[in-house]
Amino acid sequence: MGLLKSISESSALPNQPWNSQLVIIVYAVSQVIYNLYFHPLSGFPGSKLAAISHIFYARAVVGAGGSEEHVVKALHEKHDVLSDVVRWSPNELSFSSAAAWQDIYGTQRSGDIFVKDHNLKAPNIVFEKDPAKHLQAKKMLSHAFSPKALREQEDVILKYADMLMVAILEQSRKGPINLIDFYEWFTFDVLGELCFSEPFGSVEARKSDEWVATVLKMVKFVACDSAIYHLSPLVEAAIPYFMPAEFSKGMLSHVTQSKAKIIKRRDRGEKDRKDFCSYLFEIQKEMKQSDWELTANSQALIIAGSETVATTLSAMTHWLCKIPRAYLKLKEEVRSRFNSASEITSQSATFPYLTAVIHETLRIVPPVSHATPRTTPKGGKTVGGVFVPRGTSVSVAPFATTHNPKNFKDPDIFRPERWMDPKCTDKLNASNPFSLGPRACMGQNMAWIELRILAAKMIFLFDFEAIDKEIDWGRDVKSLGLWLKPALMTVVTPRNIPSQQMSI
Ligand code: HEM
Repeated sequence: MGLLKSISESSALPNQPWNSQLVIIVYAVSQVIYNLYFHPLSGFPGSKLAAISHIFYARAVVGAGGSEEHVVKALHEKHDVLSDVVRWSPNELSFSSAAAWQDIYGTQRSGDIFVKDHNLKAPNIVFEKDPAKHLQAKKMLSHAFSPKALREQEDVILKYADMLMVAILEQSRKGPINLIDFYEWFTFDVLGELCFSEPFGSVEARKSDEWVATVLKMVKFVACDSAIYHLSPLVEAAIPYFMPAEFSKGMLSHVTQSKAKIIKRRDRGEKDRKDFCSYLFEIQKEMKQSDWELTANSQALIIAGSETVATTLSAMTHWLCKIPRAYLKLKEEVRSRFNSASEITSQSATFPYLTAVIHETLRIVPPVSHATPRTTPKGGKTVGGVFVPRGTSVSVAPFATTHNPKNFKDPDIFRPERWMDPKCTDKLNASNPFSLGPRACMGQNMAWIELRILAAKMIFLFDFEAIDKEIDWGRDVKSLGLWLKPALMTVVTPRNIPSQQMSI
């Protein structure tokens, strides 16, 4: 420090501009030396570039069109030492063990909580950092996911599932269809109805809603923005000034529209069935939130609840097409248990192999692809068997963890049987697609209802075959805030069964 001080004082001398350059160089070099050799995380393995700058992190998140999960997985594979942990930016550690899930995200005593660590400017229920504020909101919102609410929601899910089956039947007569679109229409329509009591109308119109398309673009923008913030908060703050006018106008119009949508819902008042907005209005009143905060909450629920389920359905279809043995076994199970598609509900579609297929899909393509970081509390904590100093950003890398051969044998192979075999030695608790502890997914029961119903109806009613046999979602799918899925062009053929059995 003394050296830096004297250099910086000397840089104030007139007519010596090279002095200020020297200060910058000495500062940068001392930072590099500090980060490599004296930083509290200097003993952790990882890339040298990650240790000295945020370039590695930013490149992982947005580089090559989005590849965080693959870059982090490769880093873990390269440094397979010290309890599956790597340093992937100067102050961030990534873990890939089952124990780390529990240590970071599991329930802790109040002083020991690992709080959420991110730089989003529009906090919502999903990203809220303050544990007390989060708990207050969660208590009110949890009524939306009670067993009674879920029973009512299932009627909505069944209605849209049946509409979707009709849409698939009609469209597939014209030729191969991209099933990803259909699954997205379904999940966003369901969420629109459950959140605003007003669907987006995509399944009916057979096309994506403009609002939905913009919201998905914004998720990608937020991922890029966060990577830039890591590199330089100053540059990130300047982004609005350099953004193309068309883009910023589009974003502004989207948020204004979103706010108008929720205000319109508020003006309609309450009806018989409470929707998510009913609870968001209570949260707004109790927590004295602005209409913008209310809007952010509604957007968060829509994104959290739709894209994730659509990804799982798409991934499941991909893997079933790719692994005929699993597809055949699932067909035999589902088709032997039902006489008609109308018998399919979340309670009737609970067969062991179907359940195992869903677990395996959530493992091989964890729908939340990116790390969800937390900060270690005062005094530091042991994570996955190693001590981590206070104030460190820590996370479990979902993809690297479920593709770690120490956790799952042949991790890149889609094998639902691993979830049914009592002798299986895989560490099944290393797959936590819904996270765990106090910030675990609030909508996981609802997600399971959607997945069971959709998977069973698809298998019961149709035969399907992917056109592109070469594509491999374990290898080719990228992510940027959410999975960037390649088209899932599929030949869908209705089964040759009596029409009363087809009846939905
Ligand atoms: C396959 C489907 C789903 C997966 C894999 C999934 C996964 C997750 C994960 C990993 C988190 C924690 C994120 C973090 O720690 O930052 C989360 C949070 C959340 N999810 Fe889901 N989710 C799914 C479906 C849903 C559905 C259908 C809803 C319903 C709207 C929903 C609502 C939420 C909410 C409200 C939170 C925030 C919980 C909190 O902070 O207390 N999710 N989800």
